[in-house]
Amino acid sequence: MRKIEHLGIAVKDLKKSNELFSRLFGKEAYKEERVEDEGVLTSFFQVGDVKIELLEATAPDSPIAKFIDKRAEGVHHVAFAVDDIYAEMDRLKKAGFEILNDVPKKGADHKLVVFLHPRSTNGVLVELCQDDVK
Ligand SMILES: C[C@@H](C(=O)O)C(=O)SCCNC(=O)CCNC(=O)[C@H](O)C(C)(C)COP(=O)(O)OP(=O)(O)OC[C@H]1O[C@@H](n2cnc3c(N)ncnc32)[C@H](O)[C@@H]1OP(=O)(O)O
Ligand SMILES: [Co+2]
Repeated sequence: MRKIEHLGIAVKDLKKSNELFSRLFGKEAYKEERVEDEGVLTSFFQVGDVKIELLEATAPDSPIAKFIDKRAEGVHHVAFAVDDIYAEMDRLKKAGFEILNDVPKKGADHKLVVFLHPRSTNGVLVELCQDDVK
């Protein structure tokens, strides 16, 4: 794992949170992107060499909707950049972690992503992401 690629923050209202985080960082989100398969509408802020991903649910069964129902708005996941996602999946599986996806899926902002179940990572939802070169 090379570095933290982004922090995911679950929000109820992306428009309002974009305003809030724009004020916090002193700059606008550099993009918004809908990821239909995850049931999310995202926006991204660049802060140094780390990104902040805001996530609003687009469906009631979205992981973000469930998370906010059960808990509250707030930090939802930590995403780590990896060079070879298949090799990392293999390594982590052998090390006893529970990987939620058999194969990487298309994430936001040109990434291939997989998630580790928070019950195998001390309650922290971990995302791995690799640049999608296509
Ligand atoms: C666009 C992309 C990108 O960056 O490119 C994204 O980030 S998409 C980001 C959105 N997509 C995802 O999150 C996909 C991966 N996530 C999932 O598959 C799911 O959200 C799970 C992590 C498996 C949780 O699913 P679900 O809530 O249905 O399971 P569950 O109700 O059985 O919950 C199991 C336990 O996990 C906890 N739990 C749920 N979400 C959690 C989170 N984000 N961090 C820490 N714990 C979490 C619940 O509170 C519960 O704890 P207790 O057992 O203590 O009650
Ligand atoms: Co993410």
